[in-house]
Amino acid sequence: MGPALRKQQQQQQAAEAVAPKQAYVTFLAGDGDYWKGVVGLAKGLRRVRAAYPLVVAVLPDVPEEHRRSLRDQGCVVREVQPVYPPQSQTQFAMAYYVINYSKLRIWEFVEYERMVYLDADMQVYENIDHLFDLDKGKFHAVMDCFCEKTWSHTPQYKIGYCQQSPDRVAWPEQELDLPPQPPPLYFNAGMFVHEPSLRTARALLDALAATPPTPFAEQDFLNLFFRDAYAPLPPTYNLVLAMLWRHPDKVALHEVKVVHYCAAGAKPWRYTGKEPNMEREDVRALVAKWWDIFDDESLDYDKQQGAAP
Ligand SMILES: O=c1ccn([C@@H]2O[C@H](COP(=O)(O)OP(=O)(O)O)[C@@H](O)[C@H]2O)c(=O)[nH]1
Ligand SMILES: OC[C@H]1O[C@H](O[C@@H]2[C@@H](O)[C@H](O)[C@@H](O)[C@H](O)[C@@H]2O)[C@H](O)[C@@H](O)[C@H]1O
Ligand SMILES: [Mn+2]
Repeated sequence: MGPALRKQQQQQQAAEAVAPKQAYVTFLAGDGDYWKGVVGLAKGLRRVRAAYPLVVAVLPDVPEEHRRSLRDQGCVVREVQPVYPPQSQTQFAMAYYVINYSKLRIWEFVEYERMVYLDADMQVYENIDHLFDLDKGKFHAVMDCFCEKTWSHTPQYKIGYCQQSPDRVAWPEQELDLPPQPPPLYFNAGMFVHEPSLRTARALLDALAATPPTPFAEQDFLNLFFRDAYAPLPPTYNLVLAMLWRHPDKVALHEVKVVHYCAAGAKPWRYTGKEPNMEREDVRALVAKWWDIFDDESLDYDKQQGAAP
């Protein structure tokens, strides 16, 4: 390594030694194919010159070969123990959601002062480092959409109400079997800014032990726990794909910084285009964008000597 590069890395290490540690963080469970999402995310963050590393909270069931692939892409791999909700007969919106409660472990990463969490099925297309400067004490995340079938168990879905377009179907205040007001603003838990703290981690786990599980698992729980701190971010920071066909007036694709491939059939690494809405031109283009990054070897960690992690 040349003297200039060594000097740059020494300066970076010196800077890191004094600056509050901040990092992006994602979550990986199981021996399936979500590790591909993490690799894509790591390369996408490097492509936009993210100033902070990507930490991956992995459950014990993530195989060593997947962990190695993540380390090879410059990720900081941290094993965490699973978190389970109280036993119940609850039907989750997706059976595998039960494991998503383990996301809560990221509050224990107290060597970091602030983290931005991103699901592994997300991709960052523009630098979002400025999210680390948002005011503290708030829970910054993007509002979700209630229009997909996954919400069919809820009163808002049944009457066609969605917080994204509250005037399209007004909340019926007179209906006796409905609460007088629409539900409080509700965020999608695929992306959020958080401040790790053992005190908060303890409070989350204690509250979880007393909270019966609900269809959207840890997303419902986090909305309950942070209901007084929630501060909505624009959809450009977490484009829930369904917004494209449910609220197209709220989406300006050229402004979108982060895409969340969370609709049925939308996981890019498994994409077939055969599921409802997956044949749309804008969805195909977003999946192709994900693959351009995933396949771009110039974005591999070992080819970017000394680049930001
Ligand atoms: O088998 C799985 C399922 C989920 N996840 C992690 O849990 C997150 C939430 O699940 P998912 O994104 O599938 O939920 P969605 O946003 O589609 O509802 C994923 O992004 C991954 O980070 C995982 O690692 N393995
Ligand atoms: O475990 C519950 C999950 O709930 C959320 O996913 C849902 C939700 O966003 C719905 O609104 C959509 O309709 C649906 O497609 C989407 O999968 C989070 O994205 C994910 O990180 C995780 O918290
Ligand atoms: Mn997701």
